[in-house]
Amino acid sequence: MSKIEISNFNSYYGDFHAIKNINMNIEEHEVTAFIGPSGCGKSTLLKSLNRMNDLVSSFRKDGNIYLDKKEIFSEIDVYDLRKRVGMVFQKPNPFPMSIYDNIAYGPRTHGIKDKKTLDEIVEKSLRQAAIWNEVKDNLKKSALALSGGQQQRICIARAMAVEPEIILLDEPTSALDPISTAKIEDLLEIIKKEYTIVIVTHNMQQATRVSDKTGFFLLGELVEFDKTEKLFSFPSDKRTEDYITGRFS
Ligand SMILES: Nc1ncnc2c1ncn2[C@@H]1O[C@H](COP(=O)(O)OP(=O)(O)OP(=O)(O)O)[C@@H](O)[C@H]1O
Repeated sequence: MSKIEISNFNSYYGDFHAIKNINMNIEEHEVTAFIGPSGCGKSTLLKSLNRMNDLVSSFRKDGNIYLDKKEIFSEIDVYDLRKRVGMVFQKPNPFPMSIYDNIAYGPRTHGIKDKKTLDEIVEKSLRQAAIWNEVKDNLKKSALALSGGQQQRICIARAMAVEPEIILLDEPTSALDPISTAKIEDLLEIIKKEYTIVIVTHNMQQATRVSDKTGFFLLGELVEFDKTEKLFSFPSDKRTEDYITGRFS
């Protein structure tokens, strides 16, 4: 079953038509990658999935996005939507507080106060994000004192702590070294069993390594969307072929 259905979706910043008539289904427990040159609208579409663009005053949209068949702009409360659809950004952005408090922040906001329950959530989330062993003896330490790669896994743990159904990742490894990148890529493979993941990446090798399906975007249009293996081995569209072979100008 498709977890998300994007239907005739357009978006605009003022007069600028950033996303053009996108139709796309995102399947549950899969990793879907968005690739394409800078400015082609990948992040705009990603952020539309949890309505982060609502915060931009010039943003407008038409068309629909459905989550489990419910329309996200008209049938789901935005607060509930953001609880169900978590997001991790390009630059690790832990809050200036302890590792523990970073992870407990979301659950506390949702009313969980019991220390034992919070302890369990913190441990489970840090384990899922494959960083528990590195931080378990220092949970009171500031998250800002960790390395970039560790901070990004803290941000992934923080997103998972409120048990979302979908995790959106906007170029999550572009600021990280190869070892941290590999850790996050391994992590995606494990967590997709429980979550549905959408990732924007500039790194085509990364898309081939982590994703089940890939969408190639150009100038706001979805040029091609297919199984990752197929899209990278036998692209149907000449523009996709030019892009993935580096002949794009
Ligand atoms: N808040 C905004 N206000 C006005 N224009 C915007 C805004 N955000 C994005 N845009 C424009 O919309 C277009 C798509 O931007 P978007 O960030 O979605 O592209 P992208 O494919 O994710 O690019 P990149 O790979 O560089 O992150 C760009 O032309 C960009 O300048």
